[in-house]
Amino acid sequence: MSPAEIRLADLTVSHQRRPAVHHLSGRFAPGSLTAVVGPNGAGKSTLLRALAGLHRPDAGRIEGAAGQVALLPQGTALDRAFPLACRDVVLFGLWAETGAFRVIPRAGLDRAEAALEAVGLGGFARRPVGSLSAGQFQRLLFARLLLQDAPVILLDEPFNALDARTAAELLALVKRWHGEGRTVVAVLHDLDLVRRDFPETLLIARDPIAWGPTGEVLTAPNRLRARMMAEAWAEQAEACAA
Ligand SMILES: Nc1ncnc2c1ncn2[C@@H]1O[C@H](COP(=O)(O)OP(=O)(O)OP(=O)(O)O)[C@@H](O)[C@H]1O
Repeated sequence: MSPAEIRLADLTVSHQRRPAVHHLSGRFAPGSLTAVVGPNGAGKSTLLRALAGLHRPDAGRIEGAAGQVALLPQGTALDRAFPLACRDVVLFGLWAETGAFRVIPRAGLDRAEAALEAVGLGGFARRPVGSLSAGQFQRLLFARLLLQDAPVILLDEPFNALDARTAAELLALVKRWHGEGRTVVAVLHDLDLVRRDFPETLLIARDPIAWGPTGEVLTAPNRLRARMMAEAWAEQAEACAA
């Protein structure tokens, strides 16, 4: 896996002209494992969606991400009522390789089965996704990431609503990806987990607060600043003029 670097240059991303990510500059180093933390509404999901190319920046640049990225969206952002079998959802991970509406080669089907096995869903290939528990569904999305095999992996609250065993098993996968040299970025709220397992942290509250080694970022003054900025947000704030 050749390591991928993502660079952000004065990035601003807005919803309806209100900035959600504001003047963010820095880099996710090749092969780094970074937690993105901050209060609710701080712009964390917006940042990940922008990195994945799903949301256009208003200003500034994202460099190095195009064609390199696989995103695990927040569970709540997905419609599970869709009439699909688990294997079909995993096979979406091959889309970039096979193109849309192509016949999936036997090797692809085997990879999908292997990915389901790897996340503890062996035997689930034909199960409708609507019948899965929240934890099983999250495992399924991790299986799709395994198939995508991307140099950069973006995870939006990957361990939410999971029991301890499922969370530990999926965390082990995240560490494996890091060990393989992939660049991994995860939005997280559990700061104990971040301190224990994520060497780098980006703390944002729409504006960047701190970015670097986790111990230097998650200080009491930085966290207080993030909280105060969140409390001071004017929801009606207009477009960024700078
Ligand atoms: N589709 C949208 N339309 C309008 N505003 C949006 C949209 N999505 C997000 N926002 C706003 O952008 C800001 C940042 O939202 P975002 O979801 O990126 O925050 P977050 O840090 O991921 O929050 P949380 O921790 O609650 O998941 C919030 O004020 C939110 O209300």
